[in-house]
Amino acid sequence: MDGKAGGAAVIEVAGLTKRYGGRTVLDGVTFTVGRGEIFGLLGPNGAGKTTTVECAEGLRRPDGGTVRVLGLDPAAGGPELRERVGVQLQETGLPSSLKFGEALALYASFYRAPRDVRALLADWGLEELRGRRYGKLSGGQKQRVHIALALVGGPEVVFLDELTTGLDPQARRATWDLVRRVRAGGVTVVLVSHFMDEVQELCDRVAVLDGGRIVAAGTPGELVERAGGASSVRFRLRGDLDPAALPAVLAAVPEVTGVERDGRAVTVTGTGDLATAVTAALARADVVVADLRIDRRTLDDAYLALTGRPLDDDA
Ligand SMILES: Nc1ncnc2c1ncn2[C@@H]1O[C@H](COP(=O)(O)OP(=O)(O)OP(=O)(O)O)[C@@H](O)[C@H]1O
Repeated sequence: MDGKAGGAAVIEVAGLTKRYGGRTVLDGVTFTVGRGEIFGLLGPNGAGKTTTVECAEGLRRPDGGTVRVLGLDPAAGGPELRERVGVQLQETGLPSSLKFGEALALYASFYRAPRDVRALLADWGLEELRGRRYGKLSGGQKQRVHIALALVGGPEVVFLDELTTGLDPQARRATWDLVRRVRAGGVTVVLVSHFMDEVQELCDRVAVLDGGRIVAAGTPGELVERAGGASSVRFRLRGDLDPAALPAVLAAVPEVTGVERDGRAVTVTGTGDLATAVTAALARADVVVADLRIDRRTLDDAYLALTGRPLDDDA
């Protein structure tokens, strides 16, 4: 399943290239998004995430490659895609004096078959914000408004870009719940992010973009695994076992790739469900251990291994 969508492809991007003034910012980007997925585009500032999404939204014209959204070419600019795709508004997109209810009604008027505005407000717990001016909303409220506006046309696919930047932890979690509810409603979600926790929490599959190229794609778990070892398990040997006998105890465990000893302190490294495999093997051999610690690799580690630098290093 290496980087391939599970369900029918809703978005197919193949060999996408884009240049600005002779500088190549997308260099053969290829990925697919399956129906009903939450798909993450992850990468540092300037990696090309927004350009990729804007090509899929039809806001930018590729210089090479193909982009299909719901089987249609976004660059052709036909009205059908506009009806079926939801695009999240950026922060500056609405006049601050506009009331939210008015904005929603205005947006609904752009579509042939919009969602029922009252039902949408009720669904999203936004009724009390209806008469509130956009400029008076908090960051978290604005994000709920932006998501509601992206959904008012009843889209099949929605693009959400840097959804939780600037929000406090509670508002971020609330926004994640909203994204899950969007997907539960049958909408495919493409999420642009440079937050690992967000991607790990929300996304079924992720493409990591770096310097205009996809450097890895798969489920967050697959990326962690592929980036070299999932975890390590550390413990201290108790009882009478000679530490030198330990490698033999663990030799038959396929998940184990290394055993290091420092006196009676042991570090076992490996892949897959290492902790379960190691503790089961120790129990079978009647080896008693103490101070057991499991260090799981995260998507942060995977990203570092894939790109050679941490995600928040924008230098
Ligand atoms: N209209 C433009 N003209 C010239 N260069 C541009 C234009 N838009 C983007 N770029 C450049 O293209 C590269 C990719 O930008 P893009 O916004 O797609 O990256 P990104 O991954 O979305 O980054 P960020 O997280 O900062 O939004 C950057 O180097 C950017 O400076």
